[in-house]
Amino acid sequence: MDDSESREEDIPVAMGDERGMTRMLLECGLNDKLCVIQEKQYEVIIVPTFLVTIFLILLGVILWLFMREQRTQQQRPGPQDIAPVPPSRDLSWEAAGCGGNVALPLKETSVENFLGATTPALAKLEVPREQLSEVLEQICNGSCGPIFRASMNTGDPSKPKSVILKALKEPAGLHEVQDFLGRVQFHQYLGKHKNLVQLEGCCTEKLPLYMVLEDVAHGDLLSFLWTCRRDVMTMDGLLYDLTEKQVYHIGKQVLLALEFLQDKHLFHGDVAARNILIQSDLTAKLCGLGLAYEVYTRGTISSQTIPLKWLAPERLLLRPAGIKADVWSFGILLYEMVTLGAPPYPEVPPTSILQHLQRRKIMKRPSSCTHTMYNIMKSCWRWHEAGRPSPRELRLRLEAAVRTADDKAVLQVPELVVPELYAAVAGIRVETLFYNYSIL
Ligand SMILES: Nc1ncnc2c1ncn2[C@@H]1O[C@H](COP(=O)(O)OP(=O)(O)OP(=O)(O)O)[C@@H](O)[C@H]1O
Repeated sequence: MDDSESREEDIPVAMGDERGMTRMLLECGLNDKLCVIQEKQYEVIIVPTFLVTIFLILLGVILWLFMREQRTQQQRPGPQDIAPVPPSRDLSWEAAGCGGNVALPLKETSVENFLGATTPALAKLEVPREQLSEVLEQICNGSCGPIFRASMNTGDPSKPKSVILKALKEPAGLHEVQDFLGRVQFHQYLGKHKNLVQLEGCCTEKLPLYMVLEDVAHGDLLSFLWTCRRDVMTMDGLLYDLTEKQVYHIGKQVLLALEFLQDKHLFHGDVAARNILIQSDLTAKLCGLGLAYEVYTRGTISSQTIPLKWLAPERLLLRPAGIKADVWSFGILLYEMVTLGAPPYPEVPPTSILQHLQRRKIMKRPSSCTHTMYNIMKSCWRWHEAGRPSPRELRLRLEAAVRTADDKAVLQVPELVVPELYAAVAGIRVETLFYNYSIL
């Protein structure tokens, strides 16, 4: 091997065109080991330094992009802050590019701007405020704010119409306003069903905001059941007598409402006598659709503020729930009706209900309940959802049972209800209880 070969082998970089290197090599002897070391140092130090520098620059750029994105998200209302508004049938809403959601541009963050931007979507529902002539009474405080009974002009002065106004409590922030409008549009999305409380319109062009609902004048079923215990025969055309047949009749209507929700991939989440309104002909209407709205917007129920004794095991265990959880609660509703509004599991403290059910214990048959009805209740209280009937299957069972049901014997419970006591045993906040009962 000659010198030139060995030099090419030992010092391959010598062929490179870097001027500093060439000069260095020219100053070196062929056998100068120090030059080889210096050359290798060049290879070992400069190239990695170059690569590390590139890497650091890239890292810096990525970090900068990441922080910029974070900052933008903090300025923008987060997904949980935006009331997802149901897909509207109003094409102009979709054409506005909202895709069923109220997506605010960054600058439009004030309530006024927001209302201005969203009113067109709700214009079809808008009720002129002058038409709402007189607030007759405050019924209660609902989850969003006070609920009033008011009189609405129909155009014919001799025929004012009584309506329910659900107001958004004030002061309200952007989040509450978005949520309230979402609820209004949810009602609109649901459409009409004779066993759901009907939306008549809304006042949403400025604060205060109102949802206008049909007035189901006789109020909630629980108050009705309690009144049936009293020596009251009839009031405003409503007969305060309940037979087994009527229990099935009311139950069937609730199931029709649940079937309607199920068809829309929803469930109610709080089926109970307190959330059913009745008319004088015993038409039942499901109200309290706040949780169904949550199911609609989030796919699930996040808040667990529902009285525990009405909840299915999967709800108590905070597992995903669906319409079969409503079926469980429907069983409790049957119990409520047949006992004229007794609190469920009277011997079990509300906080012990899960342990009670985990021991596979269910309520005993009330003395006023037929075996047929108790069998239906028991089918609702099967631990596993799959074992419970669907609302439709239940309705068919009720329709079969009603044919042989007693239409004569009036259900009777001699003890009157003390609302405070009831609230404690049922695990309900007394202030959420009942306005129609106490005024009698
Ligand atoms: N359309 C109506 N007709 C008569 N009374 C009503 C009507 N809507 C509500 N109420 C009365 O107001 C009470 C509370 O109603 P509801 O549960 O719908 O309100 P909420 O607290 O706003 O519930 P949610 O947030 O679940 O919609 C009912 O129990 C009933 O007494």
